[in-house]
Amino acid sequence: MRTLLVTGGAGFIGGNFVHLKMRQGDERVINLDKLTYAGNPDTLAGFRDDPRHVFIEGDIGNQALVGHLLREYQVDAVVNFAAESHVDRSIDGPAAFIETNVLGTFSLLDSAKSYWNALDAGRREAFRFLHVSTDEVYGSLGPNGKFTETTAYAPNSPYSASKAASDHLVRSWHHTYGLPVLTTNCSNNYGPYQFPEKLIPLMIAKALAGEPLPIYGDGGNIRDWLYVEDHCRAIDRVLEAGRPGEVYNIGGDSERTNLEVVDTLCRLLDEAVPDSPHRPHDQLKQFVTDRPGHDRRYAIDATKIQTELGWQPTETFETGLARTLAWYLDNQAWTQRVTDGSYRGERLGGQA
Ligand SMILES: NC(=O)c1ccc[n+]([C@@H]2O[C@H](COP(=O)([O-])OP(=O)(O)OC[C@H]3O[C@@H](n4cnc5c(N)ncnc54)[C@H](O)[C@@H]3O)[C@@H](O)[C@H]2O)c1
Repeated sequence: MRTLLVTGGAGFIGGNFVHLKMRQGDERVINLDKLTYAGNPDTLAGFRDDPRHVFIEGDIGNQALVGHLLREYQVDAVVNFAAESHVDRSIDGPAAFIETNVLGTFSLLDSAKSYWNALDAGRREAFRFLHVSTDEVYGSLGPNGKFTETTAYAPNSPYSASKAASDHLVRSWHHTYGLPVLTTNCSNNYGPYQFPEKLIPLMIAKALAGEPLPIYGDGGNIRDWLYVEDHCRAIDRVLEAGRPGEVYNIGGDSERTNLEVVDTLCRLLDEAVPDSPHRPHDQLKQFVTDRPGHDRRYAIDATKIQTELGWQPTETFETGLARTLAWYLDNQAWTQRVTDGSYRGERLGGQA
């Protein structure tokens, strides 16, 4: 049985990736997560007694801990989801982004390198370090064109700059030390278990509460949306068959303006909650002052992962959004507990 060290596996995408691994059933996951505000043990509640999932509360920057975990569990691959991930928070407080995304990734790389150097030849050859990154490193597009793997980096927010820096470190650990790294740059994700500060779960929570739905600027900013399970399957595919040292862009070919996203959600909510006193939900929309430096458009050209690794998304934006809304309607207690923080203090397994 292969063993993966998954970092940030109590967060949104990492949590969904752990769910995918547990469904597949043939790998063990050592899940290292610091449990920041964005890490929620409730997401992993189904695996509390599953011997294939070991949860460790700790920081990717703790080299003693990471080195111990790599050796103790004889890890075959590292999948790095751990990050500060919210652009607005990076504008208000960039330090945590530099700490985890830049210094933390550096530290994790160095721990992985030491461990990898000590492996026997066969296991060295098979080892992988997969770094999960974002399309935001490429900056903002005009009305035409898409980001490819060779697009020059032009990050505009403290978040994207910190992710760009981490991507460069990962690249250099391959070129300089030979560490078998893979980097994925993905567009905006949506789906179950996303902290309700990001657009889609935030709008659902506010609409259900009858609160105003804040839309930045004119609502015309465009993102290329991908259902989180499709992203997780793409990461799995890159881990399996990606070529070390390569970058793979991942996207859903589903460009929508923020306004279109909110309008679609409001329509789905009107249908899903016909007796809501807040219908029609789109009356709750409220345009607010734009985010400083707000990138206008992101779009991903995913040809490389599609042709080289045979990956395709399975959800359209409409089917994925309907599934997402159904999940949030069925799991309002999850949203309530992450919002009020009442899950804090309930720990899942080891602490460090
Ligand atoms: N959400 C998106 O749309 C999106 C799109 C593309 C790429 N990404 C990237 O995917 C990764 C995961 O994003 P997400 O949306 O799941 O983020 P998230 O904020 O939901 O989760 C991040 C997780 O990392 C943990 N963490 C933070 N700092 C840590 C540290 N120092 N040590 C250990 N754990 C730590 C948190 O506790 C949390 O569980 C990030 O690297 C992000 O940049 C996200």
